[in-house]
Amino acid sequence: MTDRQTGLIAALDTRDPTQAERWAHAVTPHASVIKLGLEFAYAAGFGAVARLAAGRALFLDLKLHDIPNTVGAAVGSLASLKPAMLTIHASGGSAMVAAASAARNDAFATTARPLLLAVTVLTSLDDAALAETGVAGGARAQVLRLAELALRNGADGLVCSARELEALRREFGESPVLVTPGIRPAGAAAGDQKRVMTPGEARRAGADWIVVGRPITGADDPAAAAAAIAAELTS
Ligand SMILES: O=C(O)c1cc(=O)[nH]c(=O)n1[C@@H]1O[C@H](COP(=O)(O)O)[C@@H](O)[C@H]1O
Repeated sequence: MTDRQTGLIAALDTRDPTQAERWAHAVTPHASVIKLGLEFAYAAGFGAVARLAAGRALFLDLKLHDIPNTVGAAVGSLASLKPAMLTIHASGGSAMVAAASAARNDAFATTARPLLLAVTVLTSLDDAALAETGVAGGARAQVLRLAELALRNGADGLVCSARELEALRREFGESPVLVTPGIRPAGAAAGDQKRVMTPGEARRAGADWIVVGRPITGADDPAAAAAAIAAELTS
């Protein structure tokens, strides 16, 4: 049991800026951060990202994964969007994470630096799917391996499933920011997510933030769904 405060990030996965704005309004004040990712940015463009982010805390989830020079330059290109959080893939390797971290430090004022979050093993992968990619030994071991790599090279935190939280806290302590998607309230459909936990379980296991998309955006009443999840984080 932990007395940590766990916040809610709402993943607004849509191509439609009007829909995203409606959801962003509905999840306020239950979710203190909105997440915009590949679907929204590719379809609606970065101007729409900037408009939606105005006056809100933005988790810009582009999961950068390329050679170090390209990723570093891309991080610099995102500075005008003033995100609160940015994602890269830890599996891009030490030099890539270090380039992202250096670019983040260069491109953003000290007071406006986004948290650099390294995605470890996607929550849609189970051990068998991971083995297909050539990674033997299971998701937990790989998450711990990539966590060490990412934190050593300047990441502030990690994206992982809630199932790895206790092992990560044991290994790396309280300071890394741990962000967990793959969250499903009891009874909700898992969909493509494989390593799932409920909001309450994630909080008790040590999450700083949970990321929730479809259980909110697919609900008949997204505001009520967000309120119920936020309540589970404080009960
Ligand atoms: O980086 C992420 O946010 C992320 C990492 C991961 O391992 N799994 C994962 O689901 N996500 C994102 O978290 C959100 C989860 O959405 P739902 O499955 O609809 O709750 C999506 O926007 C994903 O892109």
